Amino acid sequence: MFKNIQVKICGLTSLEQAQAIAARGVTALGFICLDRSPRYIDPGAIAKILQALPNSLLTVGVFVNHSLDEIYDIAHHTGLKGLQLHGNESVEFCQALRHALPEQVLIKAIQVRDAQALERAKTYDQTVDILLLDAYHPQQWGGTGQVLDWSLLQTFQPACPWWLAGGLKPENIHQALTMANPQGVDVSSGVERSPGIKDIFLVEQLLDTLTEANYRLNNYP
Ligand SMILES: O=C(O)c1ccccc1NCC(=O)[C@H](O)[C@H](O)COP(=O)(O)O
Repeated sequence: MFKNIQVKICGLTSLEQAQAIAARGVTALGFICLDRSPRYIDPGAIAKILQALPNSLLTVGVFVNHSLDEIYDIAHHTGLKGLQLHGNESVEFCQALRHALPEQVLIKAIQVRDAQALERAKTYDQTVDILLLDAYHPQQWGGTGQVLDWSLLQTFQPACPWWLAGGLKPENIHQALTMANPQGVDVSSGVERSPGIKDIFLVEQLLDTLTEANYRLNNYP
């Protein structure tokens, strides 16, 4: 019996790697729009990559406390289909963004430090399309390779779909999915040679592990 899973590989910086990973049937690719990140890619480069990718792919821009105007301009310039808010954005901010860009898939990331963070996550579940649970790190917003406490997630059932992130890699993805039951997973540093440079072999290993565990990759939605 197959189980469906959506897979996002995040932190792409080159067309060649984006095309190679898209060809493996992943659901989504993420592009970091925070210029302090080692995985930053500028909007012009994102736009060029997006033109060469299949239409079925969900292309996601990752933002951290950007203003609504900045996100709006980048979304229009690039053609990104999804917007991931990875900072302290409020529910009200998400509502305003939803109103300004109704066509885009809205993802809110929450850094999970304890069970309270899961309650906070649920306050967004009527407003966004996907909740993304990531590991907490005191200095960094994301792409940290830190794992969160999966045992907290066994009963997590928000009103919208949710994806698991945080230190996922070929060696631990199966165990993570036996402890938590997300609709999708989001992976960055666990399939990287260095920040922003993916290791296609590790991406394949990750996807093979999922296939061997009877997961079938799905497009969004
Ligand atoms: O990846 C970054 O550099 C980054 C910087 C600032 C905000 C978010 C960032 N990444 C967001 C992602 O969606 C990552 O895939 C997610 O944090 C998981 O990363 P990892 O633990 O390395 O798999």
